[in-house]
Order: sequence, then C-alpha cells, then structure tokens
Amino acid sequence: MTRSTRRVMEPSASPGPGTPTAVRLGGVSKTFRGREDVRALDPVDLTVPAGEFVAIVGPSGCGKSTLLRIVAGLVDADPGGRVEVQGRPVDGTPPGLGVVFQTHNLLPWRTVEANVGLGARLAGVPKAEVARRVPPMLEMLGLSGFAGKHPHELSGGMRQRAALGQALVCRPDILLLDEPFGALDALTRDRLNVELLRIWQELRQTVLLVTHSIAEAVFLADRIIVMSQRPGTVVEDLRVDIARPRDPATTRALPEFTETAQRLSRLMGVT
Ligand SMILES: Nc1ncnc2c1ncn2[C@@H]1O[C@H](COP(=O)(O)OP(=O)(O)OP(=O)(O)O)[C@@H](O)[C@H]1O
Repeated sequence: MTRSTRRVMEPSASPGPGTPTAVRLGGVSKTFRGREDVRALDPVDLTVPAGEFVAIVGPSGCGKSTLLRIVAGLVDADPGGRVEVQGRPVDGTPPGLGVVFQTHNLLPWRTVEANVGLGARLAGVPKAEVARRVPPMLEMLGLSGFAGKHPHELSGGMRQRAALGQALVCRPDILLLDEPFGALDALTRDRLNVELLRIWQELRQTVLLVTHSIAEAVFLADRIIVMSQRPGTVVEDLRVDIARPRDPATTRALPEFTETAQRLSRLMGVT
C-alpha cells in the first residue's frame, strides 16, 4: 500500500466509546466582578475525550482564553458550574497539564536548555531525569544548536518552540495552547503547525487550542468548538472529517478542507 493510499484509508482520530474523558465542563460560566461586571462566559458544556485535538474559535473577546484559564485552574469559574480534568474537580492547576500562551514565559537570564527543563524541575521531576529528557526535546523542536543560547538570541518562532518544549518536557496528558503562534509571521506559523501536528501524532496528548485562524483550526483539529460573541457559549461543535496524517499541501487541497473552512467562516460571520 502506498503512503498516499494509506492516507485516504486512515480514519480521522475519533476516540472510541471506551476512551476516558480528559476535560469535562458542565454549566461553566464566568463573570469578572469589578466596578463594572464583565460577563465573559454564558454556561458552557464541553466534554473532551482523551487524545482528541480540539480547536476553539470565536470572535475576539468572547471568552476563549477565559475558558482555557478555567480549565488550567488559573481563573475560578462562577459557582454552580462543574470543571473536571481527568475525572477530578479542578482546584488549582491540575497535574498532567501543560500550558503555552501567546507570549512565552521563558526566563531571559536562563539558557534555552535550562528554560526547557524548568517546568519539569518546578513540577518535581528529578534533575537527572530532566537532563535526560531535554536533549531529545530540543532535537524534536529543531533547537539542538541553540541549547546554550538565551531567549533574546532566538527568533520569535524559536522562542515559541522553546515554550512548547518547556510544556512537553513535563510529559503532560493535556496541552492547553492559547494562540501559541499568534504573534508569528504566516510562514513560521505554518511551519510550527506542521511541527505541532508531528509531535501530537507521536505523543497523542489531549489538546485544546485557542486560535483565530480558521485554516489552522481545520488543519490541526479533530473537532472545532465555535463560540458566540461575548458572553461566549458554544454555538457549534464541528467534527473535522479529514484523514490523518495530514500535511499542509495535500490537506489544504482537499474539498473537505475547503468545505469545513467555508462552513466555519459562515458560522463566524466572516463571509
Ligand atoms: N481578569 C479579568 N478581569 C476583567 N475582565 C476580564 C479579565 N480577563 C478577561 N476579561 C474580559 O473577559 C472577556 C473575555 O476575555 P478573553 O480574553 O477570555 O477573550 P478571548 O476570546 O480570548 O479574546 P481574544 O480572542 O481577543 O484573545 C473580555 O471582555 C475581557 O475584557
């Protein structure tokens, strides 16, 4: 069987019925209290099986980051909602969770190597084990030649790759990505999407990715959650029926890709 035939026959990564649940949100809402209250989220229900790649899209300010931060235990949801990660109610940052934001959290005075190992060290992974994990991670992310450099000596794309490495070295079961490549130029972003997909295909963590890019969502995800204007809630839960493995040239040329992207554009009021 040729590689291209296999591509057509390989199903999209829909989890089977016995798959454990990675993230479960039930009636999760959020109002930021202040001089003027901001209602960020209307009740959201969302169940994500382990190993699924989910993209979250929606208008600016609709509460996507807030939703991700609630899952990460960085923001408290309003009372009454239920937030569970791997079957446990969220109270503080759950174990097994990796987070990458649009702006990286690399420490400027530490080398790339030290930064990539930092999250794992803070999570209590022994020094020797971190030292074992970091080099292959740098290799995987194409940063081997930059291990001894500092963040300011890297390009924007390299810094985001290092931030991704920092999360991945902790071997998270669930990866929360909040516009991780949003500040990068289109070409670098495309390249990092391909890398992200390659890594995900190897490690198969659960991924929740917030993105503004319809093309990025369709290319990467098994499923796309579309949110309404603020206060955000789920208005559409779309399955992306495009076979894996995916590569940019072939996948974007598929009629299913165009159809899904057009449907999303309509839902988001872009066209
Ligand atoms: N800590 C906070 N205090 C008060 N209001 C907040 C806070 N964080 C977010 N908000 C408000 O909640 C709403 C949702 O913000 P959020 O960042 O979640 O949206 P978003 O969909 O991620 O936006 P974008 O796509 O522009 O990044 C916005 O109106 C924002 O101003």
